[in-house]
Amino acid sequence: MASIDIAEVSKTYAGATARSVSDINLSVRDGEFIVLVGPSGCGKSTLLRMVAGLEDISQGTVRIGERVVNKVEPADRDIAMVFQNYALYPHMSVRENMAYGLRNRKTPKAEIESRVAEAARMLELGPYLDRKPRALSGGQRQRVAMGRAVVRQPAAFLFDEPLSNLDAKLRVSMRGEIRRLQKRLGTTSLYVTHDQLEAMTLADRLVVLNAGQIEQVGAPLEIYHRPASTFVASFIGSPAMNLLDGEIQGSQLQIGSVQLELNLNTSRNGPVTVGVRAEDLQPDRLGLPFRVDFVEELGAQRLVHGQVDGQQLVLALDPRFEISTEMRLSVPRGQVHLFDTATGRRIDNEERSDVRAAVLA
Ligand SMILES: Nc1ncnc2c1ncn2[C@@H]1O[C@H](COP(=O)(O)OP(=O)(O)OP(=O)(O)O)[C@@H](O)[C@H]1O
Repeated sequence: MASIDIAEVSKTYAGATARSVSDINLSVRDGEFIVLVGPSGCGKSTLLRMVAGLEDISQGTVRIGERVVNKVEPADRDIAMVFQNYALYPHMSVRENMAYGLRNRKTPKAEIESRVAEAARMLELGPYLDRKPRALSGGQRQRVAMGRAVVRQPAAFLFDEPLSNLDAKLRVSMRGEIRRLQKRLGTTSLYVTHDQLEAMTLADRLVVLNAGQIEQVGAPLEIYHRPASTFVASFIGSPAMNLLDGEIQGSQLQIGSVQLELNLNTSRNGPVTVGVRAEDLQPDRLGLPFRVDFVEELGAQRLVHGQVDGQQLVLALDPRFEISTEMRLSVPRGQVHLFDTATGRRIDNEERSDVRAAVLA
């Protein structure tokens, strides 16, 4: 096992004018599970591939353990990669696929056999060891790809969207298997996905990337509860955080024609972006007037779409709750997020004492 240290790392592809990844600093602790998450094109695969040695590092340093690996061949980095397309050899059996990397490294035969048997047991692949990959389901193939990484006993696992070819149900169960396996083995892991739910459920810490740069690093719930920017607020959490245009005037917050007393304790005046999670809003007869447009029934939850003074808002309610076309909503203490409208950055709400909304006018 080992830590991974990424210092001041940037990537400019040959012929490109802009950087795909810019000044990344990230330390993955020994045994930690880090998930890189962000929209398509934000640079997550590029960063992972630089750690793996599949892309040159344009600037900066990558260390695996104590060793700088910038110039070290992928095969000599003591890492194992799991890809979305499994990358299995079609003409080899499951057993041979799993043993291949060890055989190449001249590992003694008895050692190979015991490691393959152990991985097959952990991943419940015992009955399939003599089959070819084409005779396996997608989920089984992905487990073989995992098994191949596990038998190597590497310093770190690198995962590049390993579950994106699987159907939704299988993704959920494989996600659990990956987490269980990683906990059991304690192997340092760097995992790339664009799926925020997968990221939330797998990560010890999440790294949210946007346009080649880190927007925020933190434990999933830390990021959920205190998003550092409107970008993070709208990317992490389902449904995405409601973002409304507002204006601070003294201790009050104006949203359209609605004025709220928030006991704001800030010297800031002027436009702000107001963030509220759908699940934090509560019906309250003294709250914001809310006009319902339509309702989505999700079984465990009911998503109510509507408008507050012409601005769209989603409310998540218990399905037993009665809905009328005109409602009023409030937000409990501490759950109004404020962001700078120009930069999208969070305005620290430590400075506010009480945020229970009450409509004044
Ligand atoms: N070989 C390449 N040559 C030039 N530009 C590239 C190359 N590979 C990726 N890029 C560019 O670098 C940026 C980051 O790409 P990258 O594949 O790392 O993003 P990503 O976040 O993994 O996206 P996705 O989820 O779609 O795979 C993109 O703008 C992409 O077009």
